[in-house]
Parts: sequence; C-alpha cells; structure tokens
Amino acid sequence: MAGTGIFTEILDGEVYKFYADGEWRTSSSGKSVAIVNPATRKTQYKVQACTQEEVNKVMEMAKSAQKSWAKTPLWKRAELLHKAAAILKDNKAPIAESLVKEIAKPAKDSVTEVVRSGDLISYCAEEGVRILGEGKFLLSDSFPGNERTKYCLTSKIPLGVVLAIPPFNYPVNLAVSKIAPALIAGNSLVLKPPTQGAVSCLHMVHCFHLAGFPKGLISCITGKGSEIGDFLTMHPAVNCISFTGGDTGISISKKAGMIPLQMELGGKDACIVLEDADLDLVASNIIKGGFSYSGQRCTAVKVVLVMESVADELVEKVKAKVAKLTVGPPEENCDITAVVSESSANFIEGLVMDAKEKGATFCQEYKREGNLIWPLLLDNVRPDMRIAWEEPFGPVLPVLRISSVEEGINHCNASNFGLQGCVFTKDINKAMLISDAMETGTVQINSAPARGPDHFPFQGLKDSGIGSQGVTNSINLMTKVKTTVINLPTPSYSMGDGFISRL
Ligand SMILES: NC(=O)C1=CN([C@@H]2O[C@H](COP(=O)(O)OP(=O)(O)OC[C@H]3O[C@@H](n4cnc5c(N)ncnc54)[C@H](OP(=O)(O)O)[C@@H]3O)[C@@H](O)[C@H]2O)C=CC1
Ligand SMILES: O=C(O)[C@H](O)COP(=O)(O)O
Repeated sequence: MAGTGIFTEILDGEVYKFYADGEWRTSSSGKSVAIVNPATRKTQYKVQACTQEEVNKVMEMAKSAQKSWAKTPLWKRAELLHKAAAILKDNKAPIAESLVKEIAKPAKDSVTEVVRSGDLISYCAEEGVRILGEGKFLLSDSFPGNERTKYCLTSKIPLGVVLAIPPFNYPVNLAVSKIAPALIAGNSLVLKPPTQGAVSCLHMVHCFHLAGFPKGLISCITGKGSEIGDFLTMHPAVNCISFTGGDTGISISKKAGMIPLQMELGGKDACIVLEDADLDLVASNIIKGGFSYSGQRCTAVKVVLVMESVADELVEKVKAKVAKLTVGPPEENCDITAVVSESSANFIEGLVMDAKEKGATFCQEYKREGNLIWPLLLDNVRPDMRIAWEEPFGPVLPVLRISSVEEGINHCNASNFGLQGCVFTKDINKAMLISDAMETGTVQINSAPARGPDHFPFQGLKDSGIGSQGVTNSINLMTKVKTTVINLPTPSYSMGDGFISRL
C-alpha cells in the first residue's frame, strides 16, 4: 500500500514529505496541498507546500552535489541507476496504486507505467555508458588553409543542475525520462512533480534514495506550479529545464534565461485516412489512439481526417468499438475513467457544446457524471468548430470528412501544434510523401501516434515544443561539448616521414 512498508518514512502523519539533502522533510511553511482523487472528487493525499527558502537550499545542495557527482566514474553512475530501476520495479504495486488514486489511470496501465519507467532508467544507464564514453578527435588539415598542427579532442560534459517538471498524465514515466538522462550525464536533478501525480513521484524518488545516490544530488520540491513554478524556473542555479505539459511551457520558455530547454507541450495529432486504408486496422488504432487513458495523452489521436468515400464505413466501425469501451473506476481497469479534474471536464464539455451548437453529428449521446465523461465520437465536424483545433485531453474525438489528401494535410499543417500525426494507406510511396508534407515531429504510418518505445526520438514542432526527447537525445541535450586543442609546432602526420629531420 502507498506510504507503507519501505515508504513509511516519506509520510508525516497524513502529509507526504518533500525530499532534500538525502532526507525526507516537512516544510517550514506548515502548509499542504491537497490532491483530489479524480474519480471520487475527495481529497486523497496531501503534500508539502514548499517555500522559496527551501527551494534556495535545495538549489545550493544540488550545485555542490553535482561537482562530486561529475567526478563519479560513469560505470558507477550507471550501476546506481540500474539499482534504482530494480527497486522501482520491485515496488511497482504501491506506486501504481497511487497513480490509480491521484490521476485515475486504470490499474493495469498504472503498473505498466512503473515497469516502463524502470526499463527506461536501465536503458538510459546503458546508453549513457556507450555514448558518454566516446568523444571525437578532429584534425585541422581537413579545413581549407590549415596544416595538420591542431589536434582537437571533444567530449560531453554535464550542464550542472537540471530542473525537471513532468505533467500529470505520466508523472512517473515522464519524471524518470528526465531524471535518468540528467544523472547519467553527471548533472544533479531537482524535480517539481505535478500536483496530481506528486505522491507517485515521491514514491519513485524514494527508490532512488534507497539505491544510495549521494545526498543533495536529487531533490523533490512539492507545491502548486502556479505558486512556486516561476521561482523554480527562473532560479539562477538552474542550468537546464526539461518540461512536459501544456501552454505553461511556452511562458516558461519566455522567462527562462540562456539555458538549454527541453519542452514537450500539447498536440492535436491528426489521423489521415486514405481510400485504400485497411479500415479495421484504422478503427482499432482510432480506439487505442483516441481513447486510451481517456484521451489524456499528448500523443492521442485528436482529429480524424477521413476521405469522404470511406467515411461512413469507418465511422460505423469506430462506433461499434466505442460501444464496447467500459466506463467506470480505474481500480476496475475500465477503459474510460474520470478525467483529471473538474476544470478539465468543464473544458471538454465546453468543446462538446460548441460542436453541438454548430451542428456536429453526435454518434453517441453526451453523458457526464462528475469528472467521468463517456466516450464520444463527433462526426461531420467542420473547421469552424473549436474541437477541430483545440485539444480536449479527454475521451471526445472529432471526425472531419475530407475530399482530398491535400485538404487533410492543409488542416493538419494549419494547426499551431506539430507533435505527431498518422496516415493510413496501403501505398507506402504515398505515405512517405504525406509524411514529408505533414509539419509534425513524427508521423506514424499505419499506426496511431505514440511516444514509445522510449528510446525513439520524440519531439514537437511549432507550439508542441523545442528540443527532442527519447533516451539518446535527452542525454545529449543534458550535456555540452567541451573541447581541448593540442597545438603542435609543426605539422605532424601519423606514419609520415620527416619526423627525425623536424626534431
Ligand atoms: N508533449 C508531451 O510530451 C506532453 C504534453 N502534455 C500536455 O500537457 C497538458 C496537460 O498536462 P498538465 O499537467 O495539465 O499540464 P500543465 O502545463 O498544467 O502542468 C505541467 C507541469 O507544470 C507545472 N506548472 C504549472 N504552472 C507552472 C509554472 N508557472 N511554472 C512551472 N511549472 C508549472 C505543473 O504543476 P502543478 O500540477 O502543480 O500545476 C505540472 O507539474 C496538455 O496540454 C498536454 O497536451 C502532456 C503530456 C505529454
Ligand atoms: O505524455 C504523453 O501523453 C506521452 O508522452 C505519451 O506517451 P505514449 O504515446 O507512449 O502513451
């Protein structure tokens, strides 16, 4: 159970502690932040509301711990990460339980998130050992006008303190996707977990604590992003911000100083369906892509752009599958569970009502109880409806009928987002041309968008983000290049003659 067994020390009465200097602590603010269970709408957990002074102390410790961590052998950093991964996987049950309670993720998917996170940490340790153990050696005479008198040695060095801010929908996985690359690359790490998802993150951080990482290297500051977010992101000690979330990321990028930023923001992933597509395959992918975790994935299919000639048949197939989705508590592994908050449910409802007023076809009756919204397919959506452009982050999927592939590509490219997209066709040549034409970070051919597997590059264009994720890209982003140039008095050629005469 969450907060028991090896996790007892992270709890102080009914409030979870924050993590600083290798210890679990109670904030001097004396205040806590409530985490509301999305399904019951009752307070499930409480976390510390950390103060600015506590942030300052954590940053100081992070700066100093990083200096010795950078000198810790790479293999040893990897060994500790493997240990943390094993502890995390051994303790998947209580962590998954808190995911179920604070973000209403179905129980089975919650376990999958924890296991996937352990695998990500281990992969990152292995990849780090490989890519950080290598540097480059350049010779000057490859550039015009130079003789071979300069030997250039490059290696990747840490940035310093990395600030990690994940979102509610994958609090554990999107936290470790920032923590593991930062640590293997020799950085220290300050985590600000999402409020919904903070308790799962605190359990995950305890696994790193138990693995034996040095004091101060990892910290976890809890509190509302709206209250301590700016103080954290504009803190002078921060050398890199890795953020996943919504529009907040755009304002952070405007306020942050001259430091590397990794921003993974929203998306409006389009699914373009051509006339020759396998419609059964498309229908299953629309269900998986549009409705898993109730559509609360940045990579969810958020708009279907289908050729008019196959639209009726596709809509019927998707409708039949929507009817089979189960709706209810996450504990019972229902396909559709409560969305994360009342404000999110209200926002989704606003998009649905706008579509209703403007004449969209409702394939199911709109139904909502509290934060639980029944899956809804909206057909005959037109570009003047908000749902054609905005991301509901909920179980509501619009279908726009198109009369040409160009119309589909134009709709996709007119979006301010550019995360992923997908195209269904049996013609690989056409698929490649469409992929090239779509202004998104990734295009999936004949499958729904997805971030995983976690070592694949993952990036958004336009308002969907900057920088690229995925294990290798994250490690690279969290390092900088250091160069040392050896200058020789005379040109030197290996195996060349004339050495003795030049001495
Ligand atoms: N591209 C991607 O990989 C992903 C994108 N998303 C996008 O994220 C959104 C939903 O996630 P959600 O968690 O609600 O996103 P938010 O942007 O609301 O929150 C993300 C994180 O930022 C924190 N935060 C809030 N305000 C500030 C601030 N001023 N400064 C610093 N941090 C702050 C939040 O903390 P707190 O919870 O305390 O407010 C949370 O930890 C959707 O738009 C979705 O598309 C989601 C997942 C993945
Ligand atoms: O936050 C998200 O929505 C994730 O990055 C999506 O991950 P997934 O495509 O692997 O579910």
